Amino acid sequence: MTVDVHELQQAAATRDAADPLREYRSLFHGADDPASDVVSYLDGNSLGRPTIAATEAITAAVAQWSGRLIRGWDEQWMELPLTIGDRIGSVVLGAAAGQTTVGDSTTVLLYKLARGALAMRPGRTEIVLDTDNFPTDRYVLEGVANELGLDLRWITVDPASGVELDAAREAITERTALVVLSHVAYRSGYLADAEAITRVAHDAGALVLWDLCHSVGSVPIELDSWNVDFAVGCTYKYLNGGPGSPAFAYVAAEHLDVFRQPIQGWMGRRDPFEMGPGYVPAEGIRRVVSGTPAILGMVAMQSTIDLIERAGIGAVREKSVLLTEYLIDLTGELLPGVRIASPVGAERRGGHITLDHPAFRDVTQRLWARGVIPDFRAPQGLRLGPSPLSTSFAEALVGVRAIAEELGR
Ligand SMILES: Cc1ncc(COP(=O)(O)O)c(C=O)c1O
Ligand SMILES: Nc1c(O)cccc1C(=O)C[C@H](N)C(=O)O
Repeated sequence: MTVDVHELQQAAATRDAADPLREYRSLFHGADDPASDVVSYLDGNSLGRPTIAATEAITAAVAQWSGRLIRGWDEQWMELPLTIGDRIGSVVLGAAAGQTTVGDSTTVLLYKLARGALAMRPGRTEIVLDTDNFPTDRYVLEGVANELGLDLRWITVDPASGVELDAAREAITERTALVVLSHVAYRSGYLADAEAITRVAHDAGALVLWDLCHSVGSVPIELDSWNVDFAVGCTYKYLNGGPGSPAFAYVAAEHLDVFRQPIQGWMGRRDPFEMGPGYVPAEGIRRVVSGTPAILGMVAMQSTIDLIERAGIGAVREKSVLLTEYLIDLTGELLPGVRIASPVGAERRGGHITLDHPAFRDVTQRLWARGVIPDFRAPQGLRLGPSPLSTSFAEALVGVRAIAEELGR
């Protein structure tokens, strides 16, 4: 196949020049760094790049630790999970203050919120989830169902698609206690209609718990106006919190009085430093906390939250759509024989796409060796997750051209 490489590069440069967010790229470590061995990073939905401001923030946090020592807890750290939670809530979740906290991993928060939610629907016997939800969601819910003697009602989905409204409507009944789904599917990138599915669940008297790992910081979210009950999500993807940075949990204000989570640690108790007898949950969202929160892990994400606030999540989503559309177009042009295993229409497409080809397991290894970093997802998916604030169109082109070369196209 003859492709005019120069023309492709010119077209990518034109896109970059027209990108209203182009200046954000220079705020990240590694992007356009000649010393970096990475020439195309397309895995922002597994682990975002660090911001340059994160280095300063981490250094400042260590200085605070060193200077303030144990006094840091009274002065700032006790409140930090809630203050950062409120920032995440207002900038990227559409959540009013007092409903979001940061701490634990997504996996642990899924457990805590699912158990708390299920206790609010006694007598109901089913949890609704889907067959292609992220493994941790499936495993946690399998464990919870075992513990409580509940049934799992699986929505079977095509891995190239996701949970459609009609399928949700069919699965959710008067037996459903809780619906646990991903807003953006980790494999296909399918963007679920969270608002409509939440409405269907509520009409049946059920509660919803949304996993926002692949949508937060990439797709606009309006938890309060969608009437979502519970949500969790990662902060190390599009919020650039760093490897293992703590997750967030959202509990709608209307549930906070009755919500009780199962890991009754001292940090979520009313007046923890009284160290009194018996567990009494703290007021408000603090009751989601269990043990001492990972303060240093919360530091880096704050600069990205600031950047998203400055850029506007609407502009972030616009660029994200253009990037995935560009990747889809390049696939058609440069990768004949490769199937797009993701929604092609922007309306149901989140921030990443998956390509499907039997050679991709080996191809991914060769790509990583040459500094082109997508993700491989079994059995034969190559996942491309550009980060709107740090990925350029030129970088995306370098990645797809390398895939073409490794496939011998
Ligand atoms: C949709 C989804 N849910 C949950 C997780 C798991 O989160 P963690 O390993 O941080 O608990 C991930 C990513 O790892 C994910 O993509
Ligand atoms: N959390 C991860 C990790 O600790 C190691 C490697 C990858 C990850 C991921 O985030 C995987 C990602 N959630 C996925 O959708 O596949």
